[in-house]
Amino acid sequence: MSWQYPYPIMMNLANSKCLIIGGGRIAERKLRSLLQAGSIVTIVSPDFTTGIRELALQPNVIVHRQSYHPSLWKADSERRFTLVIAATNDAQVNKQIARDANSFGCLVNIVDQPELSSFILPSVVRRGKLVITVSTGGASPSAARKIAKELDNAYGDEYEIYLDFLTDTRLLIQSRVTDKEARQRLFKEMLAWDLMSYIREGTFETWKQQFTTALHNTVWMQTQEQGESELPSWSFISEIRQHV
Ligand SMILES: C[C@@]1(CC(=O)O)C2=NC(=C\c3[nH]c(c(CCC(=O)O)c3CC(=O)O)Cc3[nH]c(c(CC(=O)O)c3CCC(=O)O)/C=C3\N/C(=C\2)[C@@H](CCC(=O)O)[C@]3(C)CC(=O)O)/[C@H]1CCC(=O)O
Ligand SMILES: NC(=O)c1ccc[n+]([C@@H]2O[C@H](COP(=O)([O-])OP(=O)(O)OC[C@H]3O[C@@H](n4cnc5c(N)ncnc54)[C@H](O)[C@@H]3O)[C@@H](O)[C@H]2O)c1
Repeated sequence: MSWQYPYPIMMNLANSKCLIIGGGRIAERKLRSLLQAGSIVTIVSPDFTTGIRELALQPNVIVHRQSYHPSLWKADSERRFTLVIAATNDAQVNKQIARDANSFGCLVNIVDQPELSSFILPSVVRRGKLVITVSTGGASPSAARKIAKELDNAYGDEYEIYLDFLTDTRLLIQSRVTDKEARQRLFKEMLAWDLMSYIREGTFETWKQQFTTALHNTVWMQTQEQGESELPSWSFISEIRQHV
């Protein structure tokens, strides 16, 4: 498989079944990220790191203390793994897992052979709903990590607050403004406000309270059907005082 033009996706793994083979440091890293995503993970290895053993106390981790064997798939015929990760230190075993996973129609990540993988993992920076991922398509995982670290420094916690505000306001507008074009214009115009400096200055909460009151007082928020009387707009925004 060529990694010339990978297709980036964001996946919902909540309650989905995933499989990791291997019990070392790399398996532990992948286990942590799958659990964070809410998946139910089966992990198979003759031995495990202390970290994996601790994580295995959770009900959403199923442990098989054994070497990989293809019968694993037969015993689990009911179970379709959404994602499979081969993280053993045995290149031949990892290769066989790639073959078997493909034959069962599962997406597979082989930690030492990106060319056999149907997906690879990027380096990740999270700020609440904001997720920034960096991949080099396997060319240099450390470079991906270094660039992600730079982004980690550049995008602070204020982005979490900012994104939460944008989501709440967007949902509110979606529920009240029926005209699609008007909605999209409102969403686009919101991005021009310099909320990031209010968040950094500590004046955002006051601004938000005044914004919410002013928003609810507009005629267009109070009427379900927008007539020609008042077109939805942010005309009130310049009147909000940022400081108490
Ligand atoms: C981003 C991250 C995500 C994660 O793992 O979750 C990730 N590797 C990370 C770290 C890391 N990996 C390696 C080192 C040691 C230094 C070095 O060698 O550079 C370090 C540093 C460390 O561990 O600190 C070595 C390494 N990695 C791979 C091979 C095999 C090969 O290249 O053939 C070897 C050689 C092994 C050997 O020589 O034995 C393969 C892959 N590693 C990938 C992802 C995928 C490509 C990502 C991309 O390029 O976009 C891919 C293809 C498959 C996959 O794993 O999905 C995570 C950073 C997490 C973070 O942000 O903290
Ligand atoms: N993708 C990455 O980010 C990355 C980073 C560094 C290294 N690697 C590669 O990942 C591999 C794993 O690295 P590690 O540091 O976790 O190694 P490790 O030696 O700490 O762990 C390997 C684990 O695989 C298990 N294992 C071996 N054979 C098995 C089998 N037949 N069935 C089930 N489990 C088996 C071992 O018992 C052990 O728990 C290395 O070979 C290395 O090449 C990948």
